[in-house]
Amino acid sequence: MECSLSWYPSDFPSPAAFRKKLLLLFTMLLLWVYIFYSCTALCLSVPSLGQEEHGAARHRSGGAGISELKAKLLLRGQQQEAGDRDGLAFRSASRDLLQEDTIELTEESPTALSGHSLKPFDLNLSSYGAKKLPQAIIIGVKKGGTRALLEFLRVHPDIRAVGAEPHFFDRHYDKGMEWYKDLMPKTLDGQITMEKTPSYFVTKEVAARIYAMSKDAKLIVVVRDPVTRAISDYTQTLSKKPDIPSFESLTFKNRTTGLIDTSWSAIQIGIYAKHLENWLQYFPMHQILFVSGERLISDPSGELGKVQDFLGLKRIITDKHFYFNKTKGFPCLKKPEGSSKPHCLGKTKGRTHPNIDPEVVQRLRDFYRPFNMKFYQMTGQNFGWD
Ligand SMILES: Nc1ncnc2c1ncn2[C@@H]1O[C@H](COP(=O)(O)OS(=O)(=O)O)[C@@H](OP(=O)(O)O)[C@H]1O
Repeated sequence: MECSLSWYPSDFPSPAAFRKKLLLLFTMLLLWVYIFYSCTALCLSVPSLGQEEHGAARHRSGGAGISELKAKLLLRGQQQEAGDRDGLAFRSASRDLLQEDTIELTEESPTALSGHSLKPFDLNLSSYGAKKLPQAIIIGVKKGGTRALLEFLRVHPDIRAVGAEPHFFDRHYDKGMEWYKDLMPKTLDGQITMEKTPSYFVTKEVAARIYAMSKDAKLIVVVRDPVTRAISDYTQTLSKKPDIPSFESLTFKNRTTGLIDTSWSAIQIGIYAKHLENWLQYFPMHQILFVSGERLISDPSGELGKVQDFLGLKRIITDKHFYFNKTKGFPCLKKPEGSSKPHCLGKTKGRTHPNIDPEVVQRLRDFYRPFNMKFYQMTGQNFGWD
């Protein structure tokens, strides 16, 4: 009688064959998981897919919108970035004493500059799209409320902005356009790239340089009562150098004659009409938007509405995004979904100003009045400083 060496039934696969089948099954499973993840990523990177499905419902930005799904995902990414920026603001508190918003550009800190988060989720999203030169720039004015405006605008899913001030057109122009572009965050079709550097407005060469980059660039200037702006500017310098002379003594060339020292930058920056004349040699008025620094505090959503219109974006940032923080004394962003805390600007914004001799303040008001009138006339807007 023939005896079988195996105890297996004859119709059952041998252990080797069984292992082979198991391996095949496992490989197929891995393949499926890989294909599934590749497809998900691909769907997110192809603009037309989501747009065709949600054509009617999606919002548009200058004719080229992104799908709502991507907008939501990006918003989540940006909200995470806002969290990171909070961290950045905290970390930069001591640096702020020296440079406020300005981070000197070094090769070592490109991510801090572009406000990129390095979390895996963001990495996924921000690895799509391409870096572009900015289509819109907040060019001024120093202490006008430029940081508040930029942070509020970053809530919009169609805006991506550099966190710190690049100072490309006034300090780093010799580094070239590629260097500048490389600082920018990646954007998808329909998204606007932005940056803010408040010193651009008062730097003679900048208008021609921005024009050379793009004659279609949209320019935003946040203006504030030049007298309070000058005091704010002085307060900032005082916080870094407590030994500087008093505001009153710096204001005058000669206190007895009452001659104002217009060479002092704190005074000079506020002569808006003079600076604007230079910009109008390159850009038409309709390409420049003037935001009221005062209304940015009293009615942030109203002012943001105008900015979104100017940028050709849907009004997504509304009063629902703000609340007035009594302790801070300023409007702040409500806490984004999934974030634990609301977003107010850091300690260097909203400093207490020193008391200035009322006579000096009055003298400055008289000094600025004709320039303010000229500025109202040029812009067709009365900012109500007088
Ligand atoms: N929401 C909100 N929170 C805090 N601060 C606000 C806000 N909106 C406008 N401002 C005003 O912004 C002033 C600082 O202006 P900038 O951001 O342009 O300053 S800087 O040039 O970038 O240093 C800052 O000036 P100071 O009050 O003199 O510190 C603020 O008055």
